[in-house]
Amino acid sequence: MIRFENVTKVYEGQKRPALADVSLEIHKGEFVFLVGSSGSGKSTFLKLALRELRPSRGRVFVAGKELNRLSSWKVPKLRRQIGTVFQDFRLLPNKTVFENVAFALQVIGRPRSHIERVVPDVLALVGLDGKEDRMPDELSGGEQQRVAVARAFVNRPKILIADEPTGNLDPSTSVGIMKLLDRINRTGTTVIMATHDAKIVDQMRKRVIELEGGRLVRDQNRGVYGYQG
Ligand SMILES: Nc1ncnc2c1ncn2[C@@H]1O[C@H](COP(=O)(O)OP(=O)(O)OP(=O)(O)O)[C@@H](O)[C@H]1O
Repeated sequence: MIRFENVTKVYEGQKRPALADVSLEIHKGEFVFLVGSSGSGKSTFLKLALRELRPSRGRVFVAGKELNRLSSWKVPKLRRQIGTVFQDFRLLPNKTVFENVAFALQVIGRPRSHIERVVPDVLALVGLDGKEDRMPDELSGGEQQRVAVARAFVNRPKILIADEPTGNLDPSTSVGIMKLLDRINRTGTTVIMATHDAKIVDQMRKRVIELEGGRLVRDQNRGVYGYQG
């Protein structure tokens, strides 16, 4: 589903690579935690997978396509296959819960009949039924993140990328979001989540990929946050 072949990324004006010679493969349906200290290259990795950045060297493949060879007009089609969730939710503040999720479908030209059918389903899936008409500032942080997950998943993407999705949430709210991501993963969606949340990584025992100074230093099945032997 995602393959990095000897990928190096050096930002303009920087000497040290943010990502250095990283090779790895993530298969369909996997759940992967991306860990590493601040500045280790996690966001850079995710941005390369979204083609928000291009590698300085090496090749990135997503859903069978080499991203560097993908023409710009095909990038929106690629991004449609990848849902994204961020630490800061990124909801549209002037739209209701329903409209925030519906908007993701409007921009890709889905008809109103389809939108009116699937948005309530996905809001029920994330546990927000009854809150369709609330504005984002009338929701708790955990509820706002549920809206963001609903928006990312409403189009049933092949891949869900989550960059520190629990970074602004308290531990019990975080567990709820993780249950949701786990449920989405069980539908066959590949989930890649960058996190600093050791407790969550240790509880879930999924594949753990660790970066350090841009290098891949660990790739462990059923892993934990901090490596022990
Ligand atoms: N646009 C940029 N221009 C120059 N350097 C950058 C840019 N973005 C990131 N970097 C550098 O690249 C390295 C990797 O950053 P990245 O954001 O990928 O790390 P991260 O692991 O996601 O960190 P965090 O956990 O703090 O989000 C860091 O040294 C950072 O300073």
